[in-house]
Amino acid sequence: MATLTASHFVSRTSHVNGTQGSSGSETKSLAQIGLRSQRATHNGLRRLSARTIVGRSKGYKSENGKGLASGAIVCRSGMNLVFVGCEVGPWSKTGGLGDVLGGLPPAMAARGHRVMSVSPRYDQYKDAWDTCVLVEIQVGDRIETVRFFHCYKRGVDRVFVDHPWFLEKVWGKTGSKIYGPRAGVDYIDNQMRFSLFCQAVLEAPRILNLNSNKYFSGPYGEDVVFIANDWHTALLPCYLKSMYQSSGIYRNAKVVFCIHNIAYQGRFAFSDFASLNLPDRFKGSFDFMDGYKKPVKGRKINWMKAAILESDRVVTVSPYYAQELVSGEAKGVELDKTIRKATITGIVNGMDVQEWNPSTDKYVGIHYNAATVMDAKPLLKEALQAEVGLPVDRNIPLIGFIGRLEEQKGSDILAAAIPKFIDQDVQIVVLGTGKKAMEKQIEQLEIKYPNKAIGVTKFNVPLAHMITAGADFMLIPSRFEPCGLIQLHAMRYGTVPICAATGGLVDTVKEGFTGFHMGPFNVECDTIDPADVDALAITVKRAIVTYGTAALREIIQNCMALDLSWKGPSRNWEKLLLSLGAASCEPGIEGEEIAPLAKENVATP
Ligand SMILES: Nc1ncnc2c1ncn2[C@@H]1O[C@H](COP(=O)(O)OP(=O)(O)O[C@H]2O[C@H](CO)[C@@H](O)[C@H](O)[C@H]2O)[C@@H](O)[C@H]1O
Ligand SMILES: OC[C@H]1O[C@H](O[C@H]2[C@H](O)[C@@H](O)[C@@H](O[C@H]3[C@H](O)[C@@H](O)[C@@H](O)O[C@@H]3CO)O[C@@H]2CO)[C@H](O)[C@@H](O)[C@@H]1O
Repeated sequence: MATLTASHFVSRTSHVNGTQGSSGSETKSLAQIGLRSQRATHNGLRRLSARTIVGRSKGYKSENGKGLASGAIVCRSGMNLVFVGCEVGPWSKTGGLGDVLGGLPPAMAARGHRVMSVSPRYDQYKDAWDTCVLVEIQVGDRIETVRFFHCYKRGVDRVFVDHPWFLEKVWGKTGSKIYGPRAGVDYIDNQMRFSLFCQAVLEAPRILNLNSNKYFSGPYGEDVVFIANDWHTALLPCYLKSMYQSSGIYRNAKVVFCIHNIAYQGRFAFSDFASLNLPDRFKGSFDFMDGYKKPVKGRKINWMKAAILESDRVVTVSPYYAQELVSGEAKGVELDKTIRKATITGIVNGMDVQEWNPSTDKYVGIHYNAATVMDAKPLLKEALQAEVGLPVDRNIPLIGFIGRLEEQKGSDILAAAIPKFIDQDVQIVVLGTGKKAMEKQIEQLEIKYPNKAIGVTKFNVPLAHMITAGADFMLIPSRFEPCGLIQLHAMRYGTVPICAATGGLVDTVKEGFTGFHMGPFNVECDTIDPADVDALAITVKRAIVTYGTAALREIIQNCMALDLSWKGPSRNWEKLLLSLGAASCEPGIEGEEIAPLAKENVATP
């Protein structure tokens, strides 16, 4: 039987200007990097708007006590990687972005690279300590001071940018308030928040003297590759050029911009460009015209457009989504032409196989593997039914849905399709949070279809695990899905995906082999296409018919045999990063997904 591994899911979509150079860079020791960086930092300060005002010159020692004495620099091959994102699981997460920032960096560290992630500090994380390094940053016409917190987990320096614009807004609850007070509503100062964040990130590798393990010490220096994720980090390549490289700092640094969701681009009034403190020469990269009235009519700035044009490389989270993005206006959400000017590579995501492991899962009562799945599932299903209040019946096929309640995920299509198949012997559990109207629709399910369907509108990680383990099928009726993690989690638990044929769902789920496909859906978000409703109902019926058959048992085995870990994707990421030709870049090592070094400290915030 052919076994797919996550590493198979990579392809490169090349367009104008696309190059695939090899590294060809000379090997430099960390000592060289460290010395050069300190000199550059010193020279650069006067010219920069960001200014270190307090720092520990002797070297900040991480809380695990394993830091080296200041000055000791141990060389190890590999790259200096800085992952940048507004969510980083498990510290902060509203969805898949947090999962990726949580899982990919440790996998790159396991390959021997020196890896940092930088994200905002939304809460008093009990495991992250104050480095006592402060930096002044100009945002608009204000000077703001940020502070860096740090911890070292699974081989990764986790850096958190501390400022009231993050901590005060999201205080005590990271779940849904990262971007706005509620789903669908943004904080009005988001541009200032993310401008501050991007500038702070650019300081971190130069000024934080991190001594987290015996392999690396001192600041990361300037020969780094930044991996910026989604529109919130779009200013990073711009500030890198305007504030640093123009002064000879970070001359060899590169930026990869990763698109997790083209639907969120950061479109704002054109006049806001002035508050970003960027030279006029960047205006063209931001300039954007659309037919929408929000947030203002007509000409706008588009943060994601600028990131695509100003970064060294653009990546997205699956090969098929990369193709969709350049296929036209509808799927490229009006950035298709811009992306065609760059080179975009699709690398499918991996999943956290430690958190999502049916043989150790702390949220489910019975542990199982491929050999015992058929015995465990009925019992886990009963536990799930009892938990959500459905009739307990181990013999009825049960379908799960987990996701943000936005048009993307198609929960509205599901709601419209339920009457077309609910007469079958089937139960449905829906878990999600998001737009109020969609939450209401989901809350109505148990009233409309008593004893058959139930909706839980909470962000509930234990229940997500219980559904993934206890359901027979996982429904993913997405209008578009850049990669999708739900189907990966499901397959690892022997829960068979029933999914729309879009994005990463095409790359990761094979019809009749590891799941059921409903075909592509209409990407128009303000309509429910009756053809999609029918396709959903028909495919659900087709899947239910296989329940209890040898055919389904084989599909379950196929799913559970897949290697969906970050191991394959991290190899693909490494190849891509090396091809940028950044200085001091060397291949990593083939090892376990989480190397022994990385295992020594696992996050439990
Ligand atoms: N109510 C709830 N309770 C508990 N857990 C919940 C939950 N709702 C969602 N989750 C969790 O959030 C994650 C969502 O993963 P998705 O792949 O659906 O990501 P999302 O669409 O947010 O992210 C975007 O980025 C990711 C990463 O690149 C892409 O996979 C994806 O296609 C793209 O849209 C899963 O871990 C899921 O269990
Ligand atoms: O991990 C989950 C997703 O998190 C990010 O998406 C957020 C997005 O970047 C934010 O801008 C905001 O989106 C709102 C949008 O700005 C607003 O105009 C309106 O359309 O409502 C949107 C939803 O509230 O919140 C998003 C999270 O809900 C990340 O960019 C995505 O890739 C992740 O899928």
